[in-house]
Amino acid sequence: MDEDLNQYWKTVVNTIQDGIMIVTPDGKIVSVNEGLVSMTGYARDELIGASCTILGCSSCELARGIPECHWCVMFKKGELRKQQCALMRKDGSRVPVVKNASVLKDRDGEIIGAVETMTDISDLVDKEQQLETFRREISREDSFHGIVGRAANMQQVFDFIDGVAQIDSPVIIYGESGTGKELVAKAIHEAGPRRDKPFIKVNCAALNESLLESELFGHVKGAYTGAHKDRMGRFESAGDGDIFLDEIGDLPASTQVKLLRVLEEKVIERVGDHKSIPVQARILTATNRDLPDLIARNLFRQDLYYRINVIPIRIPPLRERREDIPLLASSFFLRMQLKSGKKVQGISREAMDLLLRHPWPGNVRELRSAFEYAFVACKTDMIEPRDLPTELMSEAVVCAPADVGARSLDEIKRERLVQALREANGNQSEAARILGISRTSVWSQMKRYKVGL
Ligand SMILES: Nc1ncnc2c1ncn2[C@@H]1O[C@H](COP(=O)(O)OP(=O)(O)OP(=O)(O)O)[C@@H](O)[C@H]1O
Repeated sequence: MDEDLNQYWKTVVNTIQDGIMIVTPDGKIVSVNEGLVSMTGYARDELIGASCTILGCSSCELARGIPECHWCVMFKKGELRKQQCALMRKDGSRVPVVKNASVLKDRDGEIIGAVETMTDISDLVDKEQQLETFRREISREDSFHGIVGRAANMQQVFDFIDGVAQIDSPVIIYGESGTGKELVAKAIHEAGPRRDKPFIKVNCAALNESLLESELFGHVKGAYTGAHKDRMGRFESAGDGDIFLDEIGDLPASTQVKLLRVLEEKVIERVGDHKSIPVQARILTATNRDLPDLIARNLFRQDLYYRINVIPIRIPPLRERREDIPLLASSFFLRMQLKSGKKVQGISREAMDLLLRHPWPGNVRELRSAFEYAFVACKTDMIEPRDLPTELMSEAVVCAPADVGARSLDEIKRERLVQALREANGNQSEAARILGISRTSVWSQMKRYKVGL
């Protein structure tokens, strides 16, 4: 029976993936399991009889470097718990491990050796390194008042902001939706002498004409039905700070006239009142519309255009600064990791490839949303292509550079399909839901990729 048990234990010890070894009190290896052999690349015979220093353990070497230290900390203390260190493989490469060890004593309490276990933590370290890289990337000088960007055309925007922040002239920020116009407006405020004064934002597209006027200029009691008391407008609230008029291209015609007067005379009147109130705020505006085109179509006043278009800043769309995609991705990844509390550790290479290929019509906002989506969809510890919004997958084919063959994309799509079907236990409607496509598309993809048919 004892012999049987002994045999079972051998099997158990050799089945365990961790490395296990037994050493004598002077550090000679007397027994090792299969796990240690495959972890270190040494043959069993090379290890048995050798000194444990053959494993080149980083923490042991460190301890031995201290003059009055015992040759082995573990033998001195009697045990070792969760010691993180690196072993040297036979081929000279390093493998990060967590070590645990205990001395073995005979019946008389005499130390006769020690048993040591080593868990390979390479995967964990790889992921931690990716996170660390993300952190380092973001903390570098690649962000300006929260605007992430390393591309030359963004660095020019940052330089320009620094300059215009110091002067009082009206600034207009042009850029497609989601390029960060509001962030730029805030940066202008924060980089200039008005930083401790108010920053007031008004979205000119969000309100109808009369509400907008009352919002901008305020009103007096009884100015219109529902005006129960005097109300200060946003120009007054901005005081000597900055007022940011977003979507200025959508300003209704009558409000355009009133705003023009404010800019010319530097005074406002509350709705229903004739008292002039001086305006001290600097005016920042932004639009994603083509103002000259609106002027040509009589939808925007040319005189107002000249007043607000004093210092124009153009923010490039994301497709014109593709080199910033990894940086922005890292930034949103870290933000989402913090916000969601999920233990997602990184972005797979395939997922990053898709991010790099997508044309991003919704610009940085779309990229941010892609990460919000991915953190909900991700069920493992890495963001994979299947976790990204479906548009990234479909447009990837259209935007794939010539040197990226359709095959690799097909492979990714196939993998995504298989994964979704697996998660859905083969249910095609559920797989369609996971992928965000129709059930017929799932069926035709199954046919195309010869999956489960
Ligand atoms: N360069 C950037 N770095 C970090 N975050 C950014 C950057 N650009 C945009 N964002 C983020 O993307 C989102 C959209 O940005 P923002 O609202 O400033 O865009 P916008 O150009 O004003 O859009 P819209 O024209 O639709 O109002 C915000 O969450 C913003 O924080």
